[in-house]
Amino acid sequence: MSLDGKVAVVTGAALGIGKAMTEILLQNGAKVALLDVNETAGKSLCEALMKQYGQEKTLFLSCDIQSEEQTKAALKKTSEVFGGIDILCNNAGILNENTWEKTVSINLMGVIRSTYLALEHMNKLNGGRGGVIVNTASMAGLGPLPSCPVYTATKHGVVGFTRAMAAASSASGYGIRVNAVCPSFVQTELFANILDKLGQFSHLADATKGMVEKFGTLSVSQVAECLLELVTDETKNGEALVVTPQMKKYMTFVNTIQ
Ligand SMILES: NC(=O)c1ccc[n+]([C@@H]2O[C@H](COP(=O)([O-])OP(=O)(O)OC[C@H]3O[C@@H](n4cnc5c(N)ncnc54)[C@H](O)[C@@H]3O)[C@@H](O)[C@H]2O)c1
Ligand SMILES: CCCCC[C@H](O)/C=C/C=C\C=C\C=C\[C@@H](O)[C@@H](O)CCCC(=O)O
Repeated sequence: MSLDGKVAVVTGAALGIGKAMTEILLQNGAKVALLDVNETAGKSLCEALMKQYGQEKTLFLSCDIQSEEQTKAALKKTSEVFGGIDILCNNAGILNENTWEKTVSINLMGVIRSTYLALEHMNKLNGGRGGVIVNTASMAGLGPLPSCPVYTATKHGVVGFTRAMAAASSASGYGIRVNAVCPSFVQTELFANILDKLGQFSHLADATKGMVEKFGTLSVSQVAECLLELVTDETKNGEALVVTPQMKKYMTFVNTIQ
């Protein structure tokens, strides 16, 4: 799939992985709506991207994906300004075991909310153009991070939601592919601040550091390249693409209920 003329929405676009996703989508010809709760960083990035790619290519919308109203309004505005939505990158997320309800609210409920609201614009059965949704899960969506059990649960939920939505879309004729990218550790603010976020599991920090040493850390650009692959390869639907500094592979899931 060529990105020329396509319209993308990136949640959590202001920093980290979302910023890199925004940049690679713009580099490849897409228009991008940047959604983020961090207005300062979002507006600053959008202004810089407008200078680099043109005013007509980017739009920043302040949006907390925990809010149905804000998310609905941001997607509506995106469609009004750019004429529709072809790509949704559900990237916004946090890690904080101290505020685990908020972690669930953003990482899982926010992904579900953004997906369902975007379907109203993307679904071919609703007059949409179809397209692709990529959810930023994590390797912690495929196996446990003992120091972050709730974060792990949210990312497992994102992987399961991705696979089920992909099957539902295919069976229903929505014309929308749904995939997940599952990075290991990535050099971002989320990763840098982790030691304050483990709550009752802070005593497991050293074990987590051991996993970081084992897996290494990715750059945000490496994750953005995976996004581009999942967006442009129209054969990919229901996939979980795992990426570490050492490898990149599509997960195979064994259906144990047989
Ligand atoms: N950094 C890692 O090691 C790593 C690894 C695998 C997956 N991930 C996932 O990647 C995604 C991006 O994380 P990151 O590392 O770039 O973090 P980050 O903190 O650098 O960036 C996250 C962005 O999301 C925004 N955001 C947070 N809550 C929001 C909300 N309620 N509504 C809208 N925007 C919101 C923040 O303002 C920020 O701009 C997350 O889903 C995270 O779980 C991160
Ligand atoms: C504490 C930093 C959290 C960053 C969150 C982010 O989502 C990154 C997660 C990165 C890696 C998660 C790895 C999880 C691995 C386990 O499921 C299991 O596969 C580990 C196996 C243990 C081993 O091989 O040593």
